[in-house]
Amino acid sequence: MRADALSCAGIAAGYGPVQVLYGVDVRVGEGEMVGVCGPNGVGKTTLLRVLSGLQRPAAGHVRLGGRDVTGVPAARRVRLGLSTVVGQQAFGTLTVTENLRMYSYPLRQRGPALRDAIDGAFAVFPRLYERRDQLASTLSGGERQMLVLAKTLVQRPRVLLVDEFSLGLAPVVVGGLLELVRRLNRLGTALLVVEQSVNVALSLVDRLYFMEKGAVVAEHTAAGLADRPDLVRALMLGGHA
Ligand SMILES: Nc1ncnc2c1ncn2[C@@H]1O[C@H](COP(=O)(O)OP(=O)(O)OP(=O)(O)O)[C@@H](O)[C@H]1O
Repeated sequence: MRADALSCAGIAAGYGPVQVLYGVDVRVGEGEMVGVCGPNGVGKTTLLRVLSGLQRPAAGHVRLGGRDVTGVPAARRVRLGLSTVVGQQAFGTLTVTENLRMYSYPLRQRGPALRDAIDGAFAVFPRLYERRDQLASTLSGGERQMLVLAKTLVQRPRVLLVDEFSLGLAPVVVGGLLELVRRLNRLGTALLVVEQSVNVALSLVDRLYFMEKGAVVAEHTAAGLADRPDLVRALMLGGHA
């Protein structure tokens, strides 16, 4: 079995008095691609927030490359090799190039190293290069998603966390983004993606966790689900299949 790139154990978390996660255990091996699926509101995004360091769990531990990072803030986790892509969040009042520079900030890249990293991102996304001096707030949804993913080309993470590829984007754009993630994976980046769409997740990942009411209730390899639409349907409907 591959060594863990990222893992968590016994995670409990919530918002004020409302508990959302109940003892969640998840692991992502080095270079592995893993998905977390489940119906609306089961706590997928909350799990991502805990893993990325945006939210401190009430109980449990998060480990990054074997090191306990439970109390480590999000920005320092970036320096330890963890990048997070959530929605289409970019700095709207900054240009495309300025956004890419901001993404490099936690890594303290400067001078030629920073220019090379940004040029590398533009080489993958020529469309962003054409719009390099445009404010991020004026990009289309798909372009903004490219910009957010270009962050990963600047940060070159050991583990990438993604919240929903498929949300509000045209299938052709989603296809392009999946291709980029496969490319990053070939370069060694492990992936944990939270997805509403099982089909999108299955087109990418090696292994899938299914959540229900704040807990992981099933784990399957993508190969094991390939010819089982009945099983996938039951898992997404919360059927404890
Ligand atoms: N900031 C918050 N304050 C209070 N409750 C919240 C907050 N954010 C999320 N919740 C609640 O926590 C629960 C889990 O939300 P979460 O966003 O983690 O689910 P999800 O599985 O990602 O859902 P979806 O697939 O709809 O995005 C939901 O009931 C949600 O209403």
